[in-house]
Amino acid sequence: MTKRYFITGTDTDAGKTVAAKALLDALNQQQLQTLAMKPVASGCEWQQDRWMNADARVLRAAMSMECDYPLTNPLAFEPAIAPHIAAQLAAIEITPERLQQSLTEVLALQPDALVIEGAGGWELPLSRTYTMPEFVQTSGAEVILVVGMKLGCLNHAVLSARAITADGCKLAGWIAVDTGAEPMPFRQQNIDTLRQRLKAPCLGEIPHTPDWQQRNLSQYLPGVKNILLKNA
Ligand SMILES: Nc1ncnc2c1ncn2[C@@H]1O[C@H](COP(=O)(O)OP(=O)(O)OP(=O)(O)O)[C@@H](O)[C@H]1O
Ligand SMILES: C[C@H](N)[C@H](N)CCCCCC(=O)O
Ligand SMILES: [Mg+2]
Repeated sequence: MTKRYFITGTDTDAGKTVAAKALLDALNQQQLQTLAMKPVASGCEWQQDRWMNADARVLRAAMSMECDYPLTNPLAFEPAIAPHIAAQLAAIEITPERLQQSLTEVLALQPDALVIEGAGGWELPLSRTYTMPEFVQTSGAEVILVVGMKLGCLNHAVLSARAITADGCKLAGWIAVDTGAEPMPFRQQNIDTLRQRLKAPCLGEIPHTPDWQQRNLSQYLPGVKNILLKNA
């Protein structure tokens, strides 16, 4: 049975891709065979005869197994805008069947663990009638919340955690990321507050690391071993 993790964040640019790479590094370190998905991506470049997304490329470089690009990123849209609007512009309807089919195809490769990166924050519309939380509900994935450390993240983190649980999903843990977007005064006190207010465990803290794409980030997620043990 493939262990599945859905990576959401307090917002777009919270550090989901960095945290997803770190999680893949940590899972690989445990000798697990890993695959990753960015099921819906907006903000893509035309390369090798298709729209390709930078997040999907990072995830593909970090996962230990290989698969064709469309399995990682079945829905890729050029403009860096809300995905349901990008889909509408491309005259494509993002449906539960489409995403479920992609997930089934990836699971057929039988990875030990699958890391799925969302887009934006938790409450992401995918069409007028379908949302990312609805996909997560049916995916069998536990959720990991990435908190981009900046002023305002306490509110975003607590509300996101509450919504994830209210939507019937399991919050397996959270990860603090120093994205470097802005300085964070009293950072440690904010982390302490999050540890106290969020019911799930902190899996680790990823410091600002300019060359993060080239580095193995597994050391920053010591808590991953615990969630693996819990579900062993
Ligand atoms: N720990 C870090 N060290 C250095 N740069 C970071 C770190 N975390 C995030 N960044 C940078 O901050 C930006 C936002 O991070 P990231 O792309 O991971 O966000 P995201 O939540 O995945 O956004 P999206 O919603 O677009 O997928 C990126 O330019 C990334 O390189
Ligand atoms: C293009 C951007 N980097 C993300 N991939 C998409 C962010 C969507 C946010 C939607 C919203 O909540 O307003
Ligand atoms: Mg990303």
